[in-house]
Order: sequence, then C-alpha cells, then structure tokens
Amino acid sequence: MTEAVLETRGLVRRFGALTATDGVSITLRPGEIHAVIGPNGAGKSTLIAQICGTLAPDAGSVWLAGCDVTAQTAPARARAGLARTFQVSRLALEDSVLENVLLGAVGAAGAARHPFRPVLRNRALRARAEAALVRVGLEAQAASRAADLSHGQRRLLEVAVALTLSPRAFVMDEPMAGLGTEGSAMLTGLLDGLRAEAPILLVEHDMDAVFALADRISVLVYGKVIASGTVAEIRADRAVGEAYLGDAS
Ligand SMILES: Nc1ncnc2c1ncn2[C@@H]1O[C@H](COP(=O)(O)OP(=O)(O)OP(=O)(O)O)[C@@H](O)[C@H]1O
Repeated sequence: MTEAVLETRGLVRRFGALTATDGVSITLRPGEIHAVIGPNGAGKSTLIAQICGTLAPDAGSVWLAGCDVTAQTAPARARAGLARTFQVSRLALEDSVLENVLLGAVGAAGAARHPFRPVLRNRALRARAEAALVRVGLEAQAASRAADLSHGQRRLLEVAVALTLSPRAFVMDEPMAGLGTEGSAMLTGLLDGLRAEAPILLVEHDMDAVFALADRISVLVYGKVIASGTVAEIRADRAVGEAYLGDAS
C-alpha cells in the first residue's frame, strides 16, 4: 500500500473523565481527500489540534511523511509541510490580500521574526504569494483589504495562505462553514483540484461537500472511529446512519 503522507496512531486525549479522542488511527494517502465526520462533540476539533500540534496527546503518535512529529511544535509541523486552515478565520483583516499571503510565505520561509517591510520587497516570497493567489483565483483582489472580501473569498484566501507552505498535506477544519451555495461550490471546485498537489484531511459538517469530494470518509463518534470507507460504503453503513447521518444517508 502507498505510504501515508499523514498518519495518526492510537491518539488519545482526555479532559478529566471525558475521553475526547479514544485511540484514533487514520491515514491520509497521496492524492486523496479523507473526510472526518461526526456529530457535535465527537472529538473532531480535538483530533485536528493533536495532528497540528496545538494539543498534546495523552497517548499515540502523529506521523508526517514517515517522520514521528508528535513532539514537534505546531510551527515546526507547519514548516515540515502540514498546512492548516481554521474553523475561525485567522486573517489579518486590515492588511491587504497580498500581505496576508506574504505573511504566510514569511512563516513558511522560517523568517517570522524578521521585520515585515523588507519582506514586501523580497521577490522570491512575493512570487510565491502571487502564485498562490492565482491558484485560488484571487489575483485581481491582491491590493484589496482582506476585510473587504466576501466570506467565501476569505476562505479562498486562507487556502492561498496555506499554499505558500508548499504543503505536503492540508488539514481543513470546516472550510464550508457559513458559506452560501455559490461560495461552497467555488471552494468545492478548488479543493477538488488541490488534492493532486497535496492530500486533504477534511473535517466538515456539510455533507453535500463531503459526498462530492471525499475519496474516503471516517466517522468519529464519542472519540472513536466507528466506520471508515468510501462514500458508498459509509452511506450504506447502518451503524453510521443511526449514529450520525440520519436523513443525509
Ligand atoms: N479544552 C477542553 N476542556 C474540556 N473538555 C473539552 C475541551 N475541548 C474539548 N472538550 C470536550 O471534548 C469533546 C470533544 O470536543 P471536540 O470539540 O473535539 O468535538 P467536535 O467533534 O469538534 O465538535 P464540533 O463538531 O461541535 O466542533 C466534547 O465533549 C468537548 O466538550
């Protein structure tokens, strides 16, 4: 089997008496979109935080491109090519669209402590940022303030910021949240094409997007993966239907 780009092995995280992730083992293979779905409180955000390095697991490990990164900080994992987009946008809204992407490029170059101004004149970083904007279709908005973008465009901008890392893998936390039909369609199209560049671990409540995009789906309930399979397999799984999908199945 092809080696996983990203893998969790037996991740456990407890909050007092509650076990938020209870031995979660999942893989993300080259070229795929692997969706993680589950009801509220299932442990999806806890899982993402452990994968990205903002929350330490009580047990288990995280592997990126064959390396155990469990002890690495979140910035170190980002520099190693783990690109995360957030449930709550972390864009600098008063800065321009290009400046936001440049900030990402600066972080990717490991130059976060350098003064920002000279970065604007750094041709290599600027080229990387502009290429990312073209990739998400926001090149015409480069000089606009991020605050003036629509909600959907901000999500595209977040993907552009993530792209400057030249990521090995994307981890996306509910990218469709709050988007209307048009925004969802735009982002779905973008993610569909992105998987060829780097596989995507997609935590998403929007089942239309999940069913349209996912090569595999894992279903998390009370911190455990209760099923994992293709869209057809998950739709046909009675236990999943009862635990989660309801009418969506
Ligand atoms: N810092 C924390 N302290 C205590 N309990 C927490 C903490 N973070 C999460 N939990 C609990 O762990 C469980 C899993 O939460 P988590 O946010 O990971 O679920 P989720 O699947 O992401 O939910 P949602 O879909 O609503 O975002 C929940 O019962 C939650 O209340």
